[in-house]
Amino acid sequence: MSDATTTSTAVVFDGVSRRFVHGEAEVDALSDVSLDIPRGSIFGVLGESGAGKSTLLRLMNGLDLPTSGRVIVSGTDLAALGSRELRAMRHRIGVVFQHFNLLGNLTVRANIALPLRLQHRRDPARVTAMMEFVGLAGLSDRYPAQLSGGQQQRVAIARALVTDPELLLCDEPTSALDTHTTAEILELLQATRAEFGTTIALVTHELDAVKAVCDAAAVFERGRLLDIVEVPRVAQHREPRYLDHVKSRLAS
Ligand SMILES: Nc1ncnc2c1ncn2[C@@H]1O[C@H](COP(=O)(O)OP(=O)(O)OP(=O)(O)O)[C@@H](O)[C@H]1O
Repeated sequence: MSDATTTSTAVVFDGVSRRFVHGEAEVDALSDVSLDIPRGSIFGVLGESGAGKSTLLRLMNGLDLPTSGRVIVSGTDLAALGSRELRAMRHRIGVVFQHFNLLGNLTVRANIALPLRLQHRRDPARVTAMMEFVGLAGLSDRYPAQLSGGQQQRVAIARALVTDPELLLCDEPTSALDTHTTAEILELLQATRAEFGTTIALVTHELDAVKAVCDAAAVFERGRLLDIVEVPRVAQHREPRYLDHVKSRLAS
């Protein structure tokens, strides 16, 4: 394990286990997991259903606590925080879900502004900037039901970023989207890292998504970390447009 206080490590899992007990039944959702997520990386969390991916994400924003071991975010052991400190820590972490989780009775602008409102803050310029960043500048008065799935996920990403989090947790953010829209959302995650330096944890069961945008991925099976796989650099030139460009130039 690297030094938890180093600025180069965003998240450290140090011997983390999470066991759920239901009467006689016990499930080890995570078993003795140790891994580091480098700051500024896009880090994949891969595994089939039941592998423990969502449990891992919930531990990262303190929605759940390990049965044993430590989860350290930005040098802080989450289990050591009181409820007020934990709330403050959560303000530094954005979350994006598979089904967007927007509030249907609020406009796009109001959805994006919500995390600020919950912190008793108002920053209309920041909300506008986020709408522009995710490419929804013209849709501020629409309601979620009037948007496509990809547009709704853009709103969710803008909402997650509006408080300028250092860590963005994405739980299957493209699993409800078609291939083309998936590529667009993955490009937006890359743009997020490039623009704001955000560390991104991307939970997915889609190998292609990892290949497209991740620097490395932790591979899980039934709660066990099988390996951490580096994604070859060549995969970082993932834009089809770039490939098309190279191919057409070479062919002419
Ligand atoms: N609150 C809970 N109570 C009991 N068991 C749980 C709880 N949360 C998760 N589990 C169990 O822990 C294991 C890992 O679940 P988890 O949701 O983390 O997996 P996952 O990889 O995210 O799966 P999926 O891709 O289907 O969402 C599963 O066997 C699940 O049933």
